[in-house]
Amino acid sequence: MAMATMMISRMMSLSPSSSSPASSSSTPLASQSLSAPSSRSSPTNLPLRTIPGTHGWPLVGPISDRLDYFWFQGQDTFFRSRMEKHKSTVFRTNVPPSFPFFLRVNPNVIAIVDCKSFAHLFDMEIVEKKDVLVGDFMPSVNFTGNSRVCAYLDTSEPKHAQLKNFAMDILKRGSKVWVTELIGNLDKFFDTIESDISKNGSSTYLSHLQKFIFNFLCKSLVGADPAVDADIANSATFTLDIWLALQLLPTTPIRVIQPLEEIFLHSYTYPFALVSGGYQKLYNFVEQHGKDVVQRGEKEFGLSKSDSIHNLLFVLGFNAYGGFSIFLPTLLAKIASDKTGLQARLREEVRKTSGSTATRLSFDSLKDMELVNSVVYETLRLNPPVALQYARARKDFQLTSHDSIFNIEKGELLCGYQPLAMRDGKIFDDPETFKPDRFVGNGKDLLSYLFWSNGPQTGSPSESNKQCAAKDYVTQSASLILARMFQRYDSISGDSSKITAIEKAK
Ligand code: HEM
Repeated sequence: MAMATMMISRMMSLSPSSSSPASSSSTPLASQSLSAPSSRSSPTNLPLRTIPGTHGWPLVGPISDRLDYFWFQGQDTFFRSRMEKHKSTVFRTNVPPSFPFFLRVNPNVIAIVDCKSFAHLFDMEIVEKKDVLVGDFMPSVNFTGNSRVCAYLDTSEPKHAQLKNFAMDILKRGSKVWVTELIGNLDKFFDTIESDISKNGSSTYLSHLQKFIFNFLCKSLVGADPAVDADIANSATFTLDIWLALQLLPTTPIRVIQPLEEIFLHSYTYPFALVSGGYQKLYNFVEQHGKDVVQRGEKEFGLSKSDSIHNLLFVLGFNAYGGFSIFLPTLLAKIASDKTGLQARLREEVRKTSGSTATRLSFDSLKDMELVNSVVYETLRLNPPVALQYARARKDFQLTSHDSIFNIEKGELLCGYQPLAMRDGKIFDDPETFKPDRFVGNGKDLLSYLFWSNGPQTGSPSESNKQCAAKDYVTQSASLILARMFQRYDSISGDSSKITAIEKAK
């Protein structure tokens, strides 16, 4: 279990820690007037530049880059060092998986690591997103019932609209119980932490957190209570951790047990058979207890029953459970380890707007919690839970960075590394620093440059784009978690795996 959890928490890579910003500039755009990012607002006076970098010799280039990426440098240094070497935020490189057992995967990409270039990845007229969720490599469709689920479909495929609308409908339907389920299950999570601390002096919370995430999402998205099936209640999070890890291992840096990782974890794909029993139990559970949602998929969105269930499971297990399992430990760690007085400021804002533990929270309560919301946005900026976004050029086009224009050819794979793009010094003042108030007041203008959801935070997910269907649910849920935390506690101490002390609200 610990192994699976570790794989998941690293599956799309956590926060970078080293220093230099994506682009340094003495005058960030943040202090100038800002307009929404657009891939087509190219000033004509920028120089046309050949994309620097190389894919190297066949086989040798990809293997050398793979070893740097997974072993010698790690993901963050891999992208930073190449950006510095080429003095460019757009460059050619290879990303794993690659030779010897991934013969049909092409590791050649054009890396993009500044905010302005990154915005091209959202322009569905110039890029396509077919089967590139995690790069040129695509996990076997056996993991999703032999069906290509929503996240792998391009917007030009008619089924994308059907499935995206289904996902947004699930959320809309779930919104009626979302806050109640979130707060109810969060309270159980906090009760467990309190009991662990009183028994053992601290609480190693990841497995408790994953239970909370799964239970609240299952009730909200599937309309089913895991408690009605003891087997699901006990084993669902373990099954999902393994299911996620098996799909993502070939692309996931771990950097704990090299060279064994290179030999055993990054050299071939693992078969679905290893998790098929557990996945089938989840399928049966959704079929039996999520009938209303599954039938909506069939009747309102023209899906087959099995497509409805496999897509529901992907949204629940991969998008939602996977995403929150990476994001929430980072958020909790940020708050629980803070020594700057941020907790006192958050507590004051929450209590001023929402009173004590007895006051019911709602999405509306968040309107007056500017600092709480800003802390959530700033955590997502510095630690985007999905670090890499890929897109393939739909046609030849010109990509504009802050200082150059590059010719991109139809079919080339663009690989956006978000942790660097979100530290772009031309957009964000003091980009490496966690500034809790960054998005307060006029700082809200910067939301059009916050890209964790595969689109600007000011954008709207729709059938015509590939932005996360739950863009607002994710940020609002995180804000509600912080609000509830400071309704219950005066202070909380810990890190991304342990809570060591809590002081109840007086
Ligand atoms: C912290 C939690 C979450 C994170 C970090 C996250 C992140 C993302 C990202 C980055 C993408 C775009 C991937 C790409 O194309 O490169 C995406 C897509 C998607 N997400 Fe989320 N997500 C989260 C939660 C959720 C939830 C709760 C749902 C529930 C409905 C959801 C549904 C989707 C769907 C359906 C797509 C595919 C959109 C499309 O194909 O047009 N996500 N998510």
